[in-house]
Amino acid sequence: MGVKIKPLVAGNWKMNGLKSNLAEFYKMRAGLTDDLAEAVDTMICPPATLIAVLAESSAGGAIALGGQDCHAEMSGAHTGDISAEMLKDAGAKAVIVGHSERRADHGEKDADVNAKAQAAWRAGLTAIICVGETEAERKAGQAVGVVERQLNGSVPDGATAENTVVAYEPVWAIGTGLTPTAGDVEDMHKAMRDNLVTRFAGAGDAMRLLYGGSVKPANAGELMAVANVNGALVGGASLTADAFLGILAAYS
Ligand SMILES: O=C(CO)COP(=O)(O)O
Repeated sequence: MGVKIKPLVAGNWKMNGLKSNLAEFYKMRAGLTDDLAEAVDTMICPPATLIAVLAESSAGGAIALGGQDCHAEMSGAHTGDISAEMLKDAGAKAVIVGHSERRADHGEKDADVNAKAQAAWRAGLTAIICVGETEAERKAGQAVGVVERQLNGSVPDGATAENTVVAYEPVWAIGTGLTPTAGDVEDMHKAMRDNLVTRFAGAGDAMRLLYGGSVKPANAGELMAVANVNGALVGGASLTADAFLGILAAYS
């Protein structure tokens, strides 16, 4: 136990971002010092429409690009969907799968998320697999059980520290300004680590476990210092350079 893990801070822009307002991305890139890039891996997951635009204009930059979802199939008659291979082709290195907004808005189940994670691997992308309980589940004392069930169902056999990142995002903390206590995050991340080590041995020990849900510059230091928290998945605060760089400063 206790391997050294390079943290990852990934920004999920969700359904935000137009070609005309990419200045914040370039400001982030400019603010990412060599020391910071040494200490923490950085990624932005813009809407799919912007991946190729950003990949072409920031080739070689320290900010990697990721998608927000992918279809499980490589290609075919799936109007409106995007395959992992297409994201890779556009310049993505990773893709978020199983975000709670996809689970809620599109009825995605663990089996769907599992298939999407395997699609990501097939395309050579890292799967950022999201899990997290609802407020009712936490109040009922079921948070750890729910997250373990999601992990068991959503993380495919064959996961490694290179092809998989797990993000714990309590649904009630997303976009609300609420966060679990550092103690609750510690307990959950310990439970996730134990679950992944049981299944994947050393790979589970080395896998990055991100916390997501109302991460801001003001709370990033405390949250990122929690044992088994190896970075953050950031929504709202990843839309502006000042806030995103303020979160990255937790690693400076
Ligand atoms: O859903 C999230 C990232 O995927 C978190 O969103 P917020 O940081 O806006 O709470």
